[in-house]
Amino acid sequence: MSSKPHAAILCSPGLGHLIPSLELAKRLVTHRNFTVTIFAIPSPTSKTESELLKAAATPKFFDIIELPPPDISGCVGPNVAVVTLLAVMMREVRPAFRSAILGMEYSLRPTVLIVDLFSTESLSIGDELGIPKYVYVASTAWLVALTVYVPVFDREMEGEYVDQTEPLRIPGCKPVQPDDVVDPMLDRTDQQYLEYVRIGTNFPKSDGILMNTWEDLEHKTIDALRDEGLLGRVAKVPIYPIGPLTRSVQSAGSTSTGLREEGLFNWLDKQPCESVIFVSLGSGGTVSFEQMTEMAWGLELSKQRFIWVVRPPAKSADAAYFTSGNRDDDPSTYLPKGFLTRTHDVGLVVHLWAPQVDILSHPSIGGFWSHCGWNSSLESITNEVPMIVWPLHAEQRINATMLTEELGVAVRSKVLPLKKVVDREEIKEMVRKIMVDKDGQAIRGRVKELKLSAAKAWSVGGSSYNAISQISSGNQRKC
Ligand SMILES: O=c1ccn([C@@H]2O[C@H](COP(=O)(O)OP(=O)(O)O[C@H]3O[C@H](CO)[C@@H](O)[C@H](O)[C@H]3O)[C@@H](O)[C@H]2O)c(=O)[nH]1
Repeated sequence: MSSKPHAAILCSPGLGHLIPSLELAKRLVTHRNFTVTIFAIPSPTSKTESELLKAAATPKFFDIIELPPPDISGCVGPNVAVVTLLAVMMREVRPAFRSAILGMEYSLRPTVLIVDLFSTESLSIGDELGIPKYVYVASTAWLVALTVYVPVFDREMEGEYVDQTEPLRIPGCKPVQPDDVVDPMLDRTDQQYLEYVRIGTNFPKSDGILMNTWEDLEHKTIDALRDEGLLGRVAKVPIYPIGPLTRSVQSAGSTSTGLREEGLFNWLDKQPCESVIFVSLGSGGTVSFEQMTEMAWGLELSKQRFIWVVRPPAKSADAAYFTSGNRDDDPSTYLPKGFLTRTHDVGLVVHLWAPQVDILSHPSIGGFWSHCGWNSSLESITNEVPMIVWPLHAEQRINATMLTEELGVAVRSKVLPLKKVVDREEIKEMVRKIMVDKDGQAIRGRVKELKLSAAKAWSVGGSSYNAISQISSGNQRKC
């Protein structure tokens, strides 16, 4: 039998899930001397995901097994929500995952199982193998708190969450405003809500919850999750804040083969320190045509330098605001007439995808206008970049509230962008606020503090360093 602990990490499709799983794998290898096998289900349509997996495989830190995406066309309708899609896919992939593990030579089988938020039904495979099993939430402790508490809300609360007149109270945590609830809580009759409640019910069946945050960042929520008198009685299992787990510049660069446009970095090198705002709405986020027009005008009126990663606008206000775009889409067909020419000297428009971590770490970057997916938020903090937060979907509304109200590292629009088109004047003000105004200096100071606190968490003896050491290496197997 191999004497090394071996973690199997099961990861759902999507870059926002894949990237933090790869980072967790690296830490388990470097800090715990684990062997790691990542079981990934790459989206068939995402070239970037396959590039990322290919790059992660060299040099060989850990094994990656790609499970074929299951055919779920018979289980879901054509326009189901992303959470439903991911939950059903991870349910249907379970037999293939189980067979892949049981097909391993006994001595090489995993000694620990780690599944992501959408894969909690596979925790039972850990029981079958008789090994410790963890859930890894690649987001905040606040999201973990909301998720473990949603089954209680479900039992005790009447009506839709978005119609509540009072904030949703979670013991020991900052309450969640009805407008901020995560996407699956928007409609209690939708399948994604049922899936989400089930996920919340499954968390306490694990042996612990890993999360991409750190003690000092969210100490109140983390304390509540541990406190038997508060949320601990619902969460029931140990909590491991092991963040921030983000890509380093080197690893991000190597995954963006062919995308690291030399021209972009040559241009950035010529700009003054902290003078450029980077605008990017995550791995697939976009906005309506009307909103995109206002964004373009707002940027232009702010008179600030920018790099803007653009994707074709969503077709209607009801569209999912998530697209992988098309390589043939030409930004000049959907950006305001003349915008590209007028801003030629101060801005760069990048089509679909840019090497984000490399850009954020460049000294010329002074602000990040982001959809505040948690990976992007952490990349901004660890590179000391203040943000404009522009939540679109998933848990991004609670992230936005935390980044502005709790942490003070970001500014936001008066009304949520998906509720009302934010006009060019307000956008101009927000951009100037973080890039030029005095307020921006205070925000910059706060991000600097958080960057130091993040580094401390991962230094020897720091809270995240210690937390990852406490994850069981699981040396006992039943079968
Ligand atoms: O042009 C781009 C766009 C994105 N990225 C990278 O892609 C990742 C995107 O992750 P994230 O910012 O978390 O956004 P999503 O892909 O939208 O992530 C999903 O998963 C996250 C983690 O669970 C959640 O916080 C989000 O709300 C959810 O949408 C980051 O590492 C970015 O650096 C690039 O390198 N270049």
